[in-house]
Amino acid sequence: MGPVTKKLTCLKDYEEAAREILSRRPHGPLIWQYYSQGAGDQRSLKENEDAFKRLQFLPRILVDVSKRDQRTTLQGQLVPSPIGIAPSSVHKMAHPMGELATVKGAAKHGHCLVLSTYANTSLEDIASSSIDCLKWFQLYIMNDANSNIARGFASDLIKRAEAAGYKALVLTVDLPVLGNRRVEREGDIDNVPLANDLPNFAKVKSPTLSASLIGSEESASSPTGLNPSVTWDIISWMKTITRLPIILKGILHPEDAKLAVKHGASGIWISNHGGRQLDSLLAPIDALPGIKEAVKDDIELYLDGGVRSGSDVVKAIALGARAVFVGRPALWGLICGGEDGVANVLKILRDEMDTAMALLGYTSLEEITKDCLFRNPMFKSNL
Ligand SMILES: Cc1cc2nc3c(=O)[nH]c(=O)nc-3n(C[C@H](O)[C@H](O)[C@H](O)COP(=O)(O)O)c2cc1C
Ligand SMILES: CCCCCCC(=O)C(=O)O
Repeated sequence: MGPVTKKLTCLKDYEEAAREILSRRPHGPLIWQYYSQGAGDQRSLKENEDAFKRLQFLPRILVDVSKRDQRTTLQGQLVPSPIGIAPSSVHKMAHPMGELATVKGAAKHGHCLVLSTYANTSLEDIASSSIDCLKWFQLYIMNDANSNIARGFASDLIKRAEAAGYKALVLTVDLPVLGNRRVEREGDIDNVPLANDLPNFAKVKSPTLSASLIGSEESASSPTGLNPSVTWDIISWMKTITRLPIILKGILHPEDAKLAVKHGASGIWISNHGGRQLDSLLAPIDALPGIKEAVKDDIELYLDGGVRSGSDVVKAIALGARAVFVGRPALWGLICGGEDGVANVLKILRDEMDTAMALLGYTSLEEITKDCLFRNPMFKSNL
């Protein structure tokens, strides 16, 4: 890993530096492609950021903003900031310390971290590291060898996460099959060392990152890829196993948001999986107003996808999100500087958010409403 000489002051700096660092490492360009890619023609990937750029602020002045506070609660747990780290796979391809460095970076200021099923570090190793921050565990529902839901595997993972002290389960619901992505479709990613070192699969043989496409001949007890037959019933089944709040990640449609409430989910995570699933999906920030309108204050709403500045965080809060999560920016921090890089990416976002709040006339998250967003009469808007 080469040293970063330029001072990195915004997330774009981190993105460029991360790309540069990886370009000089063995397998680096392929790793970069895996992390940065979107599905298909990458339209949603671009749209996620563009949709934030289209929103403009309309500020209030002469408000006493000498004291500002970003604290909030997530599922009843106090966090110092509404910015968390979204689950992403295989962090040891970014940095030798992998997810351990990511969680340390998050914990420096107490940000929420969501650990992926497809992490390179076991959920127990992250939990027992005595690193103090709010931790949630992300779950995929897998196939068994007979193409049924691998319930034994899911239930084992859920019990392990609960026993280890995770405070919520994030069930990813936007990946019944893998999106149209080049590096997995061509199987290239499986050649990168550590890509398939997936200790959360513990006793069972883990599927590869491209397993859902290639198929597998594992024994009946082993998960062999994602199960595409999962429906809303899965929530009541999970509730027979765990008392942890269940958050559904990957909702975009207001009717699905209503169904999430009806089926007893505790949180809705608005996401198009960072543009990695179906290309041309709308941006999460554009889905947020319709979902807020549909569910009002009945459930906590989270959002990810294209959050690249503290102003983006304020825009999401203004439209009704309780918190936002970043995926790729945490990976850029990890590549550039391990735990310090992750911590600094989060600090940049916090500082930018703090400035945006001051310049808009806000002192706390409760005060932020869509009044700070400009509705341009030239364009139709669903704000
Ligand atoms: C390299 C990579 C791996 C990911 N792995 C997972 C995963 O294991 N589980 C999951 O629910 N989402 C996964 N995601 C999606 C993220 O949780 C998140 O939805 C997305 O990255 C947000 O967009 P952003 O990268 O623009 O912040 C992954 C995203 C990336 C970029
Ligand atoms: C077989 C599915 C692997 C998905 C692992 C990580 C992920 O969600 C991603 O977007 O990549």
